[in-house]
Amino acid sequence: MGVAVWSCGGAAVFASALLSGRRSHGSRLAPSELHFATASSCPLPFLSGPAIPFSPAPMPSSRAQLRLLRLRVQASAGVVLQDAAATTFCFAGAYSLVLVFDTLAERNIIQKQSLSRKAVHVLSGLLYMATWPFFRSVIVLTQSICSSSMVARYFAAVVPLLNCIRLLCYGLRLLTDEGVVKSVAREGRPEELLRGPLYYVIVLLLCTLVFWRESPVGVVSLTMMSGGDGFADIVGRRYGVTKLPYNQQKSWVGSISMFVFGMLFSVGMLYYFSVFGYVDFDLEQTITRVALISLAATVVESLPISDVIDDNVSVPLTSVLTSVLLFG
Ligand SMILES: Nc1ccn([C@@H]2O[C@H](COP(=O)(O)OP(=O)(O)OP(=O)(O)O)[C@@H](O)[C@H]2O)c(=O)n1
Ligand SMILES: C/C(=C\CO)CCC[C@H](C)CCC[C@H](C)CCCC(C)C
Repeated sequence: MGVAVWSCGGAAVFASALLSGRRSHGSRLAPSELHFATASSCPLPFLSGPAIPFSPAPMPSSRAQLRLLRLRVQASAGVVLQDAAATTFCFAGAYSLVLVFDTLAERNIIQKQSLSRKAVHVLSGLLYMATWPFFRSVIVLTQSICSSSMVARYFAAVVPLLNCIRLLCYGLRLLTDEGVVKSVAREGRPEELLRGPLYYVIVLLLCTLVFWRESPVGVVSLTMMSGGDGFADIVGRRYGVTKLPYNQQKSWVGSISMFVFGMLFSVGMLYYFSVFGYVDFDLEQTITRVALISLAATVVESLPISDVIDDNVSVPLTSVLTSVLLFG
């Protein structure tokens, strides 16, 4: 591995030419990706890990080396710009999604307010994860230490973070936007944004930062919350005549839909990420594990505890716990 080193504000920063290396989770690196290494980074981005043994390589001396270094820095600027563009695109997507469903409900193309809200619930999480491969920046700690993609997740996390701030502003009535309130709140009151919808974006934010795309744990948990729980509501409200014996608010058909759609979307999402090389995908093993996670999330969602703990918290929490046990 050729590593060029220079100093930046006291921190040693490496520009590495790992143009054909492998990521820590087995994926091939795209040729255009440039990898940085820092002596103080660690795989969990929000934790500053213990001091890592660090011995700086010699400064590049020849003109050829300097030229190579300059090219690498330019390439890295390109990747960072691409991530900034992906963040902008994703935020615009989130804004448009809410706008589109507000307009559809307003024009009576979607008759029920609850359907428009649940469509936003299902699509926000699934589409958000679908954009993750657009984010490219990677930091690689030197080969002898460890490697992990770290920068891309921060760019991606900006989108739920901004939506979090947006919901707080509307929920606390610092700003007003009837469209958002109507598409996202259950009864059309701004304060409602501070519950289910806010928990939802906080869960998106945390799973992005903690698990990101290399871990099936985050992918499956977010899919259960958005796709699984969303379909329980959409199908259950419409066809849920026979209620569960222990919860008259929920129906058999709603819970079965959550199990089936949660599973289908999760397997599909894991397959999607495996195509990019972020996760390993073995169909039989994945189906078995995801079925168990989906079952656990469905059982918890069906319990009469929604007044105590919001579904947008209980469903991802159950999914994270079972996924950690099953996926390790
Ligand atoms: N297992 C389930 C889950 C939901 N439902 C149907 O979906 C409706 C809404 O359920 P839920 O999502 O729990 O409540 P919301 O008011 O939509 O709360 P939130 O959007 O905050 O999750 C229920 O009344 C019920 O008709 C169902 O039949 N079976
Ligand atoms: C109605 C909701 C939850 C209630 O159970 C979901 C609220 C969704 C937020 C208002 C919008 C969240 C947007 C995502 C962070 C990003 C989506 C990006 C994508 C490209 C559309």
